[in-house]
Amino acid sequence: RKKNPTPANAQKLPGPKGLPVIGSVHELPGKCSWMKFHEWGQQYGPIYQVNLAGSNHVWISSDKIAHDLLSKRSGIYSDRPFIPALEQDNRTSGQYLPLMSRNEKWTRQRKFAKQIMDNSQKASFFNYPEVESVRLLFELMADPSRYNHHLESFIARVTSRLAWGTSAPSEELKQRARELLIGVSPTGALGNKLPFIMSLPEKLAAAKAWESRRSRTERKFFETMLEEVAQGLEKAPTPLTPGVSVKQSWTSMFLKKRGSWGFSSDLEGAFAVGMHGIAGALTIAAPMQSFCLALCHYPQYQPILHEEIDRVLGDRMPTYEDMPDMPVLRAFIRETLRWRPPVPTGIPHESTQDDVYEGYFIPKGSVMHPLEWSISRDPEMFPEPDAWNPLRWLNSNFPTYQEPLAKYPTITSYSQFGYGRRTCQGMGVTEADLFVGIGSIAWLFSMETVDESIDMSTRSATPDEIHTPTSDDDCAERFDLDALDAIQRKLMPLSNDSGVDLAYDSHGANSDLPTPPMTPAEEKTMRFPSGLRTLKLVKKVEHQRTRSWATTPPETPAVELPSLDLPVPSTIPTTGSAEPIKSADGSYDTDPTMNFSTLLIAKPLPFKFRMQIRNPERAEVVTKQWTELKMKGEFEDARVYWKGGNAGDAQHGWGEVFS
Ligand code: HEM
Repeated sequence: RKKNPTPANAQKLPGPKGLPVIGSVHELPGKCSWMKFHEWGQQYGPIYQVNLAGSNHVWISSDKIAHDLLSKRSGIYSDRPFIPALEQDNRTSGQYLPLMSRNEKWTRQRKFAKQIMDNSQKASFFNYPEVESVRLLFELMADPSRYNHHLESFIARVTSRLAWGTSAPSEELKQRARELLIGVSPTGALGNKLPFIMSLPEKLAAAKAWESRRSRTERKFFETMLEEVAQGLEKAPTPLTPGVSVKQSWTSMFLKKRGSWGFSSDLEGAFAVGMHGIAGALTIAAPMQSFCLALCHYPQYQPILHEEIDRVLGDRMPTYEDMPDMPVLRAFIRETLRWRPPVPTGIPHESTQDDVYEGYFIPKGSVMHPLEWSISRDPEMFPEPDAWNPLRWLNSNFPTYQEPLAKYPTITSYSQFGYGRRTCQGMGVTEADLFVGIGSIAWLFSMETVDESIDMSTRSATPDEIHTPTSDDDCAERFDLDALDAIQRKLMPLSNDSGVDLAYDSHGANSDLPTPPMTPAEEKTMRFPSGLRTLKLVKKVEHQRTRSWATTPPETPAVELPSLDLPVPSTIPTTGSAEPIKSADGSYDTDPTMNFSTLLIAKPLPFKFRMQIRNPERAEVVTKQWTELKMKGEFEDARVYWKGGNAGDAQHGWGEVFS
């Protein structure tokens, strides 16, 4: 304040007064801190400032103001704040593009990022989302109770393939992302709350030692991955080299034009790729998890999505190329991102010059936060902002409606991905992953709350009635799919001399019913294109018996389905306008849709719900495709990179994490 006295022609921004030294730190809740910033926004207006332990933080709850400052005046609002808990200075180290100052390294890495993103997008992300969505559906069928884990694995596997051409590092990548997230979150590493500990010797500061090991492990991992791809490329200089296959990846793109990116070393390239891996590893899983919440709590919209899926896709799974034909699916995705923003606080910019906006003074060095939670809830743009209503993107009566529906709704350029020169580089990948991933889930499954007496869409349930999750294992109620366990059991390999024979029973549903005998005519043998391996598909004839899995979607309130001519008619009911439930202590724990983790990414915690297979033939399609891809070696298991297991040794390995 002394350095930046308010000029005579301007006034101070409004905001909470706070205490000497610590400012308003003590007023922030441990969880859902963005709700406090949202509340302050309602009290002080769409732009206000807060002193947090001596730093001036400016919070913006309006898209227009965020654009005015962060985009139109990007010359002075495009820096990043210093993060004390990291070993290397985030602004200059060249390790993490999203956290760098606007310097030479940032410029060249951003240029590199644009090229690798554009090139992979042109190649439809090498169909990695499509291949991995088969594995995702198979895993969801086999073990639905770990749905949160499977969704994260799907994203981490696609991202690993994009980064290095293999899904083997997916578990390591998730861990790298978790650890970095702790390192950068204001509510994460201790060094961010008490910066002075980072200047103590490691022996005296466990948090510093943790960070030092994290940083070493990350570097070693990125170096290892770069080396492996480089070795693969030496052996197989072209994708068609006989006997060797190197899958396309961002790393192979880097290596093929190694000298032309202007990087100071290969390590800079390894970080430029690895950082994109980390940026994609967990962020995209969050909206997939929120999508499950939304479908369960707003069941009236589910038939609309299923109608589009069945009409456009029929018995095949979605691909990236289906995007223009599926505005309803895109609307569900867009609305999910709006309703539960994965990065609710936004990623802060820092100002490099004093400025005056609308008569208010913004001192140099202010940390500028576009508060996504509030921006996505602007009632002018989003009537009934707390309701999850995908039709706001499809119904011409809503202010968010845009033509043509072949293109809109889209998540590209959405405020969720930031502003000005620092906008997110991963919008294209995010859109592809969400479209294929969420589309595949809705193609195969319907979802509903476990207890139908609870109608969350009106938010009328009392805290006691709401299922509070405790862990991944305790989460989703086993849906009526013990059948799929049976399928998995029957997928046990039966070896013979010619290769691997796999048998599965398409009638695994009712294992309690006697299995009818098979005639030879009922057995079909399928040969893989390679001709090397034989899949013996044991297909039994249809029998008059009831399956325990659902062949029809669960009952939902009557809705008028959209005609083939979109926009969707406005007669479809919309409900659920109430605010998230807040408990007496000020937390939001009683509302499962607000049960997020505490770090920078708002990841919904597991909750109980029921998934049902909509059509058993589709389950068979998935099982067959999974089997084929598995036998082609597409589904690599996650690999351990450290001596003695993930825990590793004193030098490298997984650090302790919390979420
Ligand atoms: C749901 C998914 C995602 C969300 C919500 C998201 C959100 C964001 C936000 C808010 C920013 C900061 C923008 C700003 O400062 O104005 C950002 C930056 C960035 N994101 Fe994403 N992101 C997502 C996925 C991804 C993915 C998949 C990648 C890469 C594969 C990625 C790469 C980046 C990079 C490199 C930046 C830094 C840009 C810069 O500082 O110059 N993001 N993202």
